[in-house]
Amino acid sequence: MGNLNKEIRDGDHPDITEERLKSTFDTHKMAAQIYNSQRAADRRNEITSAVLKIPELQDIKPLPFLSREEKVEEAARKIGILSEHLYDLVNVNDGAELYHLNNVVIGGEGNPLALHGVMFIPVLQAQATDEQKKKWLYRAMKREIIGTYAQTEMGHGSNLRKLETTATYDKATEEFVLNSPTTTSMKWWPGNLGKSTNYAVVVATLIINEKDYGPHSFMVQLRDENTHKPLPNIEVGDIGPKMAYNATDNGFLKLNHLRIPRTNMLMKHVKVEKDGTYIKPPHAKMSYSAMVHVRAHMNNTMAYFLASSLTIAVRYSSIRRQGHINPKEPEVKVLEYQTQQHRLFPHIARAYAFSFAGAETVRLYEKVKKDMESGETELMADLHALTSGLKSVVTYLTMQGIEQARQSCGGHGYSMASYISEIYGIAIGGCTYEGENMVMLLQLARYLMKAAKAVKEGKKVEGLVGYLSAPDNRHSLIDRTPEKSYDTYLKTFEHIARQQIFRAFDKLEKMLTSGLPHSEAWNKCSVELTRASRLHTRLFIAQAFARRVHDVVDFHIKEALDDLLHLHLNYELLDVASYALEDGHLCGEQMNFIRSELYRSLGKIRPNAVSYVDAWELSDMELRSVLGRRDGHVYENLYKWAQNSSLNRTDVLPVFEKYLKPLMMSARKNSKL
Ligand SMILES: CC/C=C\C/C=C\C/C=C\C/C=C\CC/C=C/C(=O)SCCNC(=O)CCNC(=O)[C@H](O)C(C)(C)COP(=O)(O)OP(=O)(O)OC[C@H]1O[C@@H](n2cnc3c(N)ncnc32)[C@H](O)[C@@H]1OP(=O)(O)O
Ligand SMILES: Cc1cc2nc3c(=O)[nH]c(=O)nc-3n(C[C@H](O)[C@H](O)[C@H](O)COP(=O)(O)OP(=O)(O)OC[C@H]3O[C@@H](n4cnc5c(N)ncnc54)[C@H](O)[C@@H]3O)c2cc1C
Repeated sequence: MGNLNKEIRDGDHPDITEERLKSTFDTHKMAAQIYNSQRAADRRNEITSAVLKIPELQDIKPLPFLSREEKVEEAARKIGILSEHLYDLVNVNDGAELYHLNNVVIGGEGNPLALHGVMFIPVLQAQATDEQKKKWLYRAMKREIIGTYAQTEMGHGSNLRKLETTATYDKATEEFVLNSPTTTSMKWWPGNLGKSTNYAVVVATLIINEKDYGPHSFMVQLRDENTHKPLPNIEVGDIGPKMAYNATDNGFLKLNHLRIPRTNMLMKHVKVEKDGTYIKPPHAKMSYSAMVHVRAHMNNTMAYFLASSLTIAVRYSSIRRQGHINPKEPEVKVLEYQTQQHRLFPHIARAYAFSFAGAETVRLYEKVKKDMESGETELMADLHALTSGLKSVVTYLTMQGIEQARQSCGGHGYSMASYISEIYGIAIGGCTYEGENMVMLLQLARYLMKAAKAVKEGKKVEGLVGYLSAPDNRHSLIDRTPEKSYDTYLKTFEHIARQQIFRAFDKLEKMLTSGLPHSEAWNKCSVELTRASRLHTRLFIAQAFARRVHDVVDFHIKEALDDLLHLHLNYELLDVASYALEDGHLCGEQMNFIRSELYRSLGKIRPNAVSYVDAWELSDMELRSVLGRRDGHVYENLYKWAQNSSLNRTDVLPVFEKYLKPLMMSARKNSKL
């Protein structure tokens, strides 16, 4: 039998090889769990190998040494080369293959086609009529035109009903007049809007006969297809550097009474007829589909960002030696410290959990998308609630995990050589885009409050909130039953979420009964409401993890995932235990049990730590991290990496003659006086 950890190679750092030799499971079989099939895991590696054979697709130098302009140019250069090889490298109809190709070749900092693939094409697929698809979608898929999704304005992002850009129907000419009447009405933020795209789906407030019909989607050509010059009545540009994600030209757009044909409104579900008659869609929020599309996929992208940071941190922690546990023995790998394990392992478990919850979410999303094709909208509310909660909780916990990974690398974690700070910057954008996290938690809370009301009225609720109608134990059975079952943990999570949902509900009802208007009462309860949403979502994540472990057949993989799940349940429960202590559902003795199970779990995970992160099969090319190198040879490569610094081109910088020398000279002169 070969090595179970598939990353072992001759010449690697002995400390990392030692870790890999301890693996109790086949890392490539584990990759099949993460990427949802063995075929998908195989394809990722095949794509990486093929890319490595194309010299023009390699980074010209480490990305942190590029200026913003160079980053934009480098991403565009690679997109050009990729287009030549695309059909040989991937199945272009497979989103996961395309996503992987992008991560390996270009990385997370963006590229001119980022929003084209992530939102422009999906919005056309979901909202364009067949005729409109012929006109734009097929051209977009062949990349004859490049588009983006332009919704957010300088003054409004969260509250779509107050978008100031107007699309006023002119019956006489059968046109819409698109206008940005104020500075704050300018589109501000859309990815690739600034310089790359020549088309955009613009979301504007529809006005017919002076009546406001709310946000609707319109196809707008921004630039000449040959010269790329902005068209008349259009002002467009880049919004400037950001915290990260700087290979992308997030942009602004001002429309000055721009006229577009009536048929440029995306009309698959909603219509404005020639005479201005408005025909409602089957569901009022069908036009929000592009946002739901991204939210549904964000769990997996966040899992990927988190796993990338942890791969870097865990590999580095296995070659970094510092300090002693036993003073008579050599310095230990920092991974031996319990604090280091506690800092990293629960986040490894979360990365797996997000990936499994993500797979379930994408399945529901695909079903709803198919239903919507035929006008069936029943599950839209469930999907909106689920994706709103997950989007918020997963991005927030990912942020925490990446930052812990950075700190766990000590000083070198702060260097861009770790690349963790860039991953952090990219990932935390997710707390804001596709709906600011608090705003989206409050969307889920609306759904939860409706369910709570139904239960209070004696109705049975099912599906994602079914547990609100299920029997509850007054006291948790954790450590109170002979068999060790995850059910006792999941029931405790259910109890905690249920209690909080009803606590928020009762508070809201009390305020409403006292005569407070709904919106004011809602605001005064909103912290409690967001707590309810978080707890409900964390329950779902734990359940999704347990469902996946239950379904795994391979004994060794099941055992390894079981260890991670055990860690996850104990760690997460400790994190929210105050809710269960408050009403005596858990007692001090059970808390001690949970804590000791957590510490036991850390020890159980330790031998497989490197293998759990290796199983994500993230190549050096896509990690772009000196600390996270597969071979563990960090130190000599840190030194090589620093040679790229432009400050090292000369021994003496011009600033010496200009500023430092006069400063020192004058100081020396003064001290002689
Ligand atoms: C595939 C690739 C994946 C990931 C990216 C990869 C890599 C990441 C790297 C870099 C980044 C790349 C891309 C980022 C791109 C970012 C793009 C954007 O940010 S686009 C702009 C996004 N903007 C928002 O999300 C705005 C948030 N606001 C809203 O969505 C709405 O304003 C809000 C839902 C908050 C309110 O809407 P409103 O119309 O006012 O409704 P109201 O509150 O009154 O609710 C009425 C009723 O409708 C229900 N509802 C709302 N939305 C939906 C929906 N989508 N589906 C179903 N139902 C919905 C709502 O619950 C309520 O129901 P009830 O009355 O309670 O029954
Ligand atoms: C990297 C990145 C990429 C983006 N890409 C795109 C894109 O391609 N296309 C596009 O159209 N947009 C894009 N955006 C914009 C993004 O979608 C919005 O910034 C986001 O939806 C948040 O809206 P806002 O900026 O209006 O925040 P605000 O709503 O102004 O948020 C400010 C604060 O107010 C709070 N708040 C607001 N409303 C409420 C409420 N009702 N209840 C309680 N609290 C509230 C928020 O919680 C937050 O704390 C992008 C943004 C980023 C950062």
